[in-house]
Amino acid sequence: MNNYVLEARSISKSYILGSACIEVLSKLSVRFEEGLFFTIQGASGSGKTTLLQLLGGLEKPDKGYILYRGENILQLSAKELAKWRAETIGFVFQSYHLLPELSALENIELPALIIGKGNQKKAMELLEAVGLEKRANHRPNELSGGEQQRVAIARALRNDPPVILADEPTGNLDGETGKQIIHLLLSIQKEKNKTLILVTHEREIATLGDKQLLLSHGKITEIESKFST
Ligand SMILES: Nc1ncnc2c1ncn2[C@@H]1O[C@H](COP(=O)(O)OP(=O)(O)OP(=O)(O)O)[C@@H](O)[C@H]1O
Repeated sequence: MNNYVLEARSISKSYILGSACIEVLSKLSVRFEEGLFFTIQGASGSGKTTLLQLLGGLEKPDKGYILYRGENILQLSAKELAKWRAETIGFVFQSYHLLPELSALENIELPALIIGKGNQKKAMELLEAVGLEKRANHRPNELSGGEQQRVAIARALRNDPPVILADEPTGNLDGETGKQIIHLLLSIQKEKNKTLILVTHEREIATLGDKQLLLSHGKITEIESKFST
């Protein structure tokens, strides 16, 4: 048994645009070890978001496999896949994706309700962990961008998933707030031994990764590792 929590094996993904077929990912293979922090860089349009969506089971590749602890998730039924996703993956997006009509606390509670394990006390503990205990009843439009992203991080952690996929989580934030969000994500990742896979355009953030990956021409290469000899 290896310690890879997530793996893409020879995946390809194309999009049809009009009469053109654009191959975004081409026989790409990559493996993610448990408890490490991975950063993914790549030019705009290189397929970073597409890759995260495939790894998180939001989309399916045209070819290849996505393995979670050695099991191919593409074999799961739609219902099983939704359950797997809710229990296994925490998503953090650039634009937060909070539900505007729900309070901060209710947004955090949502993933637990989906798998029938609601417990507002736990949601409140997470709100405290991200420093927003006083904003429990505030709706997203009453919170700053950085605060909304903190709520989104708490939501991503609600079901205690082993993997967090973060797509440009600081993209809409000023430099200082962005740094705070990265440090929050990293402290949680280290403390709880999560696998964090983070897409970023910012070199300063990318260099924090235990392993730095580059997506280019449909393939992934490792450009730096803190474990290299
Ligand atoms: N649903 C879709 N339908 C058609 N084309 C798509 C779709 N999603 C992505 N693409 C195309 O696939 C390519 C990769 O997109 P993707 O969003 O994965 O890139 P990215 O590296 O995340 O880009 P950015 O850094 O600008 O966010 C782009 O050319 C995009 O236009």
